[in-house]
Amino acid sequence: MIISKDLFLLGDQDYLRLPKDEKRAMVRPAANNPRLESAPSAAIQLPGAEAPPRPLELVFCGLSVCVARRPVLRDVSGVVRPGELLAVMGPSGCGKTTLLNCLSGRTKLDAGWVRLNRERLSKRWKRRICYVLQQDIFFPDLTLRQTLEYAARLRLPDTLSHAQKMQCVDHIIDVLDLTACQDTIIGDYMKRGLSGGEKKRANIACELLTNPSLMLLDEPTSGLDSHSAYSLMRCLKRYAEKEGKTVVVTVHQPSSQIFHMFNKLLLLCNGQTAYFGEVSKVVDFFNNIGLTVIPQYNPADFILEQVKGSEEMKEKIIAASKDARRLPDYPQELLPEYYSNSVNVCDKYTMPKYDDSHLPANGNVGTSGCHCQGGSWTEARNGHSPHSSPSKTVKMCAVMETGAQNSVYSTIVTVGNDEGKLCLDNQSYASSSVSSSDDDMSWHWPTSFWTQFKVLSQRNFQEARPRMLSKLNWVQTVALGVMAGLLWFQLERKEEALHDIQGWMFFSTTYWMLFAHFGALSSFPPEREVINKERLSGAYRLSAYYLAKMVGELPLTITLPAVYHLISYPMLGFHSAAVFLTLLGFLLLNTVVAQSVGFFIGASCMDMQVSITISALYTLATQLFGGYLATNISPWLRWMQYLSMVHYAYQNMQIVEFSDGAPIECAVQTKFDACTNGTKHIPVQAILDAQGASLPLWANTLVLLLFLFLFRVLGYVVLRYFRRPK
Ligand SMILES: Nc1ncnc2c1ncn2[C@@H]1O[C@H](COP(=O)(O)OP(=O)(O)OP(=O)(O)O)[C@@H](O)[C@H]1O
Repeated sequence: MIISKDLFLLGDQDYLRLPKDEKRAMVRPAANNPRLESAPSAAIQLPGAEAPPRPLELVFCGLSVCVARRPVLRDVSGVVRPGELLAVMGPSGCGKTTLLNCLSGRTKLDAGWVRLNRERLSKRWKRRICYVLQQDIFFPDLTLRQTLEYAARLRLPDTLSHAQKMQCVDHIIDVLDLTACQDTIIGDYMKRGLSGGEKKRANIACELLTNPSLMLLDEPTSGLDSHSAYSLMRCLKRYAEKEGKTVVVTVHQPSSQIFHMFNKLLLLCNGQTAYFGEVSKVVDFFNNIGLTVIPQYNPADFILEQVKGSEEMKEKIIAASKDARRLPDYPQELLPEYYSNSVNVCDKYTMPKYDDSHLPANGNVGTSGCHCQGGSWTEARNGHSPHSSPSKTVKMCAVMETGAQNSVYSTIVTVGNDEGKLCLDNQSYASSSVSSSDDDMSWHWPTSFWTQFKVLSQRNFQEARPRMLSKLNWVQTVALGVMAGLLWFQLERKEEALHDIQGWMFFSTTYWMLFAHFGALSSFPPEREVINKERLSGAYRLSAYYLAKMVGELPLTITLPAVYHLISYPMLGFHSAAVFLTLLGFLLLNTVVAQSVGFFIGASCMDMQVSITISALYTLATQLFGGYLATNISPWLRWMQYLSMVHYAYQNMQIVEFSDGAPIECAVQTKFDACTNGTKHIPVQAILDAQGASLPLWANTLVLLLFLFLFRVLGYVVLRYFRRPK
């Protein structure tokens, strides 16, 4: 792994995810790698970081997308090579974001295809693409530095030490000029934090940490002043050029300076291509159709004005762009025959000056303007044993299409009698695999499950603490604890006070149920955005996040109910430490169950209004059937009590309080039959039976635990299978 002094060169993201043994096998001589040879002298070699980044060529052809039966993109094509910056421009609503969504694999195509280094876009690739969204999605309470540190700990491989990861964070902060605001919280519309431009750079910084080979940036300069926009684009330009990165940027109205930084331009108009080609040729293109750019005028402004013009003008430009596809300089990769199943290598790579000195005598791979180095060996393919499958002669060549910095690394395989055919081009000079059929199987997470769990637990705790233990929540808890204590102060153990003792128990369970349930419900939708973004970039496993969420938030979930109990219960009447602790246990269990239900509903419903309605219905029904508010429930409705989680916690609290605490004296005019036959104290079972269905303590506890387990599992299943990020 290299970190250059000018730019941020961490190891190849692809490399980071390879298994250790494959990494060791990947020692390539520098002579075979012109990029390494030309690496800036300022580059610093970090331990544990052997692999350089891998260039990616992006080709998309004939992309068409319909949304709600309306065509949003129609037959859009383009090529971006490593080291190039492609600008996607066009009026608002012309389909720029939709195009980036297609390129990142987030939007389903109705027609067309996207290839990275000749391979179709697969799940494996999708996770390797860096997509900087238009919206800045972060946890608002974390500082910029914390955000980057967690990103580094999650997305940089375990082979790097903590210190090395932090060194990368320092470097990124320095490069993107974020030092002054590194300890500022990200903030949101409620809390002031980073400025819009700083958030934009923070967004890019998070993605750059992994040193991706392909970057898609949706309006990275929007909201920035002209100087900041220029420095950001200059940074990206240098990044692309020096590191052979492939960068696609959507921009609205770039300044002339920024416009000329781009190598290529894809101009969209009504979802169709109005121009695709070199930026330097766009003025000629418009001149040729009779639209002459006024001298001293920003060409970006000029061409945008044209595609915002009359329908007739738009049609004219789109037609000219279609005609341009027949010109000889139109990229070959976009021609329909280019990617036919079998391409004759000699046709594609016929090279008068081809130097085949590295090839074996029978080498027949030539490249126009290419260098080819290769070898030939005998290999049993696809893991078949040489005994079970006849071995074949395989020849592999690394072909580098030259052209300034634009080197594309191809692996060409010729097999047996098919010599001269391009059978496979996995473009991976790092990969030792001949076959790419196991694309998705070769995916490896950057960090182990344990690292993900540990880091996510810490992040969850840190992120949720200000929210869950806010000053307002503390004030509310202490105030309620004191109020409940005063209201039910030192109640006598008599039948007359029974209803009040039960009132404290019922109030406590329902209050903390509502608190935890709605807390989980309201906090999840914004969190889901961050999680989806991170899941899409392949940062961690959902299971690690889910487990970490439960563990990380647990101390916070139970703190406030415990404080409330500590204040109010002794005021009610303290019997013994055992009763105090057992009651606390059931109060906390009930709170955690309620949180699970809230999380499940929050994860299932995309619409906040729907989730609030469902939650209100459920929590109110739970209270009504809890056993305190309604005691004469009709037999045909009594089964509803078994669905009320409060009912179980409330019942258990009564069992503990009335069995282990001092017994309740019968009143003179008692309503309990058990008291009429001379008994002085009301039996616990009689108290419970008066409230409808009752189960023993262990059964109530078991049901609560089942509730907990069931809703936690359901929440996971929903996120895993029904609410997957797209
Ligand atoms: N999910 C959707 N449902 C309905 N219409 C959609 C959806 N997504 C995109 N569109 C429509 O598709 C068109 C292209 O949208 P897109 O966001 O790609 O445009 P854009 O060029 O990025 O716009 P802007 O520059 O304003 O961000 C718009 O007319 C938009 O209304």
